[in-house]
Amino acid sequence: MRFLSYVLVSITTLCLYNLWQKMKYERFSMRLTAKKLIIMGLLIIGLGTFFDFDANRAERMLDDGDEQLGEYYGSMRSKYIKFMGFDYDHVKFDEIGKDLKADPAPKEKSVEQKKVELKEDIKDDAPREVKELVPEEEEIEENVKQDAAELAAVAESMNKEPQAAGDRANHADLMISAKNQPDIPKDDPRLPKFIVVGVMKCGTGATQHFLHNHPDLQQAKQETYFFNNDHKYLELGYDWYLNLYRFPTHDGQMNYEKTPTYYKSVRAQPRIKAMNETVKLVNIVCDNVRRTLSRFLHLQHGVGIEKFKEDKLDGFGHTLDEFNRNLKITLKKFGDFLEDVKQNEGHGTMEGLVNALLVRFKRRMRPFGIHATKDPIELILSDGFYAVFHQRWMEVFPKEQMLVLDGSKYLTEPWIPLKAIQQYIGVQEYITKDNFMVNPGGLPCFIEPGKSKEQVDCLGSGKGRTLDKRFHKEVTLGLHKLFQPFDDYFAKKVLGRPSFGWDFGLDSL
Ligand SMILES: Nc1ncnc2c1ncn2[C@@H]1O[C@H](COP(=O)(O)OS(=O)(=O)O)[C@@H](OP(=O)(O)O)[C@H]1O
Repeated sequence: MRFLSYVLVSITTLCLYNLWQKMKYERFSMRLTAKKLIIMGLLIIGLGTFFDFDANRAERMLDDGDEQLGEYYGSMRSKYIKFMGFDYDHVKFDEIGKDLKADPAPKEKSVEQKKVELKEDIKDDAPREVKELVPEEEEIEENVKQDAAELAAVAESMNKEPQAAGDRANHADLMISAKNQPDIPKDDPRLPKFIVVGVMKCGTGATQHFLHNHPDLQQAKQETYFFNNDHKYLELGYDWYLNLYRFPTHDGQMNYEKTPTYYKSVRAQPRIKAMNETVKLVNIVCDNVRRTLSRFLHLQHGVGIEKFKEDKLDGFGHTLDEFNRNLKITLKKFGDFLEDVKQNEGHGTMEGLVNALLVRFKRRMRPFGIHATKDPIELILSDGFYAVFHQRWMEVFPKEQMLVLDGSKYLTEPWIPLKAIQQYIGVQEYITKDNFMVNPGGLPCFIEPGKSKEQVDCLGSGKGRTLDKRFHKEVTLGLHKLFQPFDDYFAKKVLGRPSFGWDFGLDSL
């Protein structure tokens, strides 16, 4: 196939050359002269360089059709961006946010005023189910507990500053191996065969909701937060964990779970590996700008229905307008901070920055640790540095063991990521395009086989909050500027793709 790709490009080039000859001299000859060969060679190199021609990509395009064409479009887009002078290795992070105009500081509001504004902000939201709000609360609680334990260990090791980056990088592994491990009932048929490890707000719920219809798959009764929680893992142990699963009902049926915060855990990886060395992992990433908005709306809604305390929104803003204002301030500070890390810890390159952030992630230092990062918005933003977290997983698992998917596709063509998952985990492709109904402007819903389009199964009304909301123009641009170098780096370096082409909010500017 690779050879075929080269032959195709050569033939096209030859035809173009002959056409040009015909137009110029009104004559046509297929004879291969030395001059023709040289010009053809130059054309191939020129076109190849300009279009970033890659035989593997052409091969995949031929194999996979639409999706790869989309990818190729992404490559052209990133060529254009580079041509216009945007190159992630030369991104000056401290420039991010500099062009955002500062708003006058808002006057301090009373709690009553905040409540009125909050009600106004979410007045169009339909009532939400409470179930989906539990994870966020649990996660934060867990992080606080875990950070306390981890900080104690880090403090101890800080007395002896690690000499090399490698020492620091291994710090978290050492901490994990020093702890007692629970007994693992390796033969229990309830153990999961694959795990969806993240990312929060990227469509993990949609994945589970749709896979639920697959006869050969059986999901855990809830998001477990088992491998990233010391109390659950070390004290409640596998008895507790396995109780969250049913026994498979037939041969070949697989159990699985999804916990959308595993991807940003520093200790889940060796624990999962200890359970099953060949377990398959799925990570669903998505447009970081939409993800940031989704995280805020989730919190805001929780406060709106009094599930979370009012002060949970203090660091973010009580309304979307306030969140926009605070984001502007954070973007400026965060850009300066990242540039500083890039220059002082990352040798001034993007690769160096990602490596430096990995070290910081393992040590729960800003911008990752709840205690080390004073600005909660920064915490939400840094959750989107997928390349950093991915590197941690790749230290423990080979790359074939993790499937990374673009969750943005769930909004329009959910069958594409679902097909990839079914293929990857090795079950029959039972869920296909025919199972979906996509409402224009709405979210795709599932049509069960044999049922009519009137009986579609949609996700709860707690999903889809970002459909009709956007950040202010400047904030949208500032966020894209922050994330694009990270996203492109991840796409290119880790997935061998030119870019994801994420553009949430840019179409309406
Ligand atoms: N088909 C379909 N149905 C429902 N929701 C869909 C679908 N496809 C994508 N999405 C988007 O998924 C976003 C929520 O992601 P998660 O399920 O990962 O969130 S969570 O972390 O489990 O809370 C959720 O984000 P919000 O828009 O903020 O609600 C949805 O936009």
